[in-house]
Amino acid sequence: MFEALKAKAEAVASRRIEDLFDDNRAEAFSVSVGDMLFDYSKTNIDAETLDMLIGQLEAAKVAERREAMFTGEAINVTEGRAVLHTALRNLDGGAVEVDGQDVMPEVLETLQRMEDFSEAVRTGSFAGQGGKITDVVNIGIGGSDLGPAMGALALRPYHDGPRCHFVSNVDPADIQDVLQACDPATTLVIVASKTFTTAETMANARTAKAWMGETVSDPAAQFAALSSAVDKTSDFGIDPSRVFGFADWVGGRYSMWGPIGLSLMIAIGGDAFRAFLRGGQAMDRHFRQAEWHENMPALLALVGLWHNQVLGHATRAVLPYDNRLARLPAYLQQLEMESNGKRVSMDGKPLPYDSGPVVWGEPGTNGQHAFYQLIHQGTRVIPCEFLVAAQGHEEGLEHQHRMLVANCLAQSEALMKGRDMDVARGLMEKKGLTGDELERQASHRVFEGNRPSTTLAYPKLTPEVFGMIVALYEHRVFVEGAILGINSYDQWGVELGKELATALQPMVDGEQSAAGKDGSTAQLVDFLRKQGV
Ligand SMILES: O=P(O)(O)OC[C@H]1O[C@H](O)[C@H](O)[C@@H](O)[C@@H]1O
Repeated sequence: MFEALKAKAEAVASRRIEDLFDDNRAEAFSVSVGDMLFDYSKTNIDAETLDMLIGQLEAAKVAERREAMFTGEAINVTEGRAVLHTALRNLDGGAVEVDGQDVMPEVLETLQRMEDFSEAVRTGSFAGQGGKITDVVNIGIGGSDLGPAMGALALRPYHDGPRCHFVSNVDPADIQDVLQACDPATTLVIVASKTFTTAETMANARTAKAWMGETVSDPAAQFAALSSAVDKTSDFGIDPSRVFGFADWVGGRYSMWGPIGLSLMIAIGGDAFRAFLRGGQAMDRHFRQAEWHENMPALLALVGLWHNQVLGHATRAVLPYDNRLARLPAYLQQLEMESNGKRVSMDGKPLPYDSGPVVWGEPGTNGQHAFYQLIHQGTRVIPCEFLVAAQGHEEGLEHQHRMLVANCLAQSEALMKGRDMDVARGLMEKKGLTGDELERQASHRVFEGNRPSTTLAYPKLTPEVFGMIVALYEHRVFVEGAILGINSYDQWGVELGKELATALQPMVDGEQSAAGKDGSTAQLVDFLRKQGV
């Protein structure tokens, strides 16, 4: 399906990205939404390639699929569900129907309940048995953790509520380290789980309840629950007034806009949370209305397809020059890899091209002093996606922020331009080297360059901008998945490990022999048993 694009890629493989620049390129290969700018001019995409990529959107009928998503059709075909996280931020956008019923009244009512509860916690009218809530512990994993945890860090300058902690791992080290810093009498525990059956979350929730029960007479009174399986929350003893439900058309990794965002709302308050939703909604409107050539999520997706499926670059690095977006790469790992890491297309046939790429990254400038070496001089090309704000939040430290910005821009420039052998030789000559030694030393200092990157630039990481960024990536995943013809909204690939973990448990517990397992697994069980597991 990408044959014509692959032929085009081959035809232009040897040209230099920097040579594509004329007076117009930067502007022509950039797109804005509000004050946000996405610049993809430092890629080897030209006008013809862009038209061919846009042709893929048309061939895959992405516009129709987009409408099907926004209007509540059951596009998650393997689970028979609509995909409507956009309804959670549809603050003033009118009715959204699922099976002929407008879901907005319930969405807005739940949002109001969240705001009332969050305000009660923040002001102290809802208190712990030892006084005003000082600490909130969100227990959840995957989509019930990564979004609010990323958001609480991203929006720390807006954090004026109680301290927020996130426990996800079943490794007891995680919950132990969090709880030992909290006072049970003034802690609110939020159990966040769409299904309310996830083994890790349930184990941590029970541990937290026991911990609280040691000092507090009614531990369940300091618990809240966020779930689609509201019936299961009462078995855990959580009063319905502190249960915030959501529909099954909100995918776990798309759920931070609704009840799963409660810990973030308690941290930053209802108004800032609404601003975050407004940012998401602004991106939704843009995605739904803008022409493909001006459509930021579509273009971000097309750049991704060009690099991954067409050019074969198997990974992409997400590099926020914005330290508070430190959890964005981890968040995107779930969003992108759980959504588009599929082996078959919608009709169950093996994919004839690669599925979504490996996503990874770290904030700049830290990464520069670690793995950028490989990005600049390694043998594989890693397309890089930079993010940078014009302003930070730290008054009096603007000079440091400007250093951050200069570093970000320097990296994409260095990746594109590189440094050739002549320049490297000149550098070595200045050091007084000659002959073979000069040649040898110079070759280590060559950067091939011609490495692609994009930059997303925005004024400041406000709640609204943060909402725009998250929604931008969500829609990118949708577009990439639609072109690949896969279901981005299921996650069957996580099931097998869960089943095997359940089967292995009695062997690890020593209640059952591991003899029937493969040799390696049996050996590891035996080794760990002997070492006292
Ligand atoms: O929210 P929960 O139902 O507890 O699910 C938590 C996570 O675990 C699952 O295994 C899925 O792979 C994720 O998509 C989900 O976000």
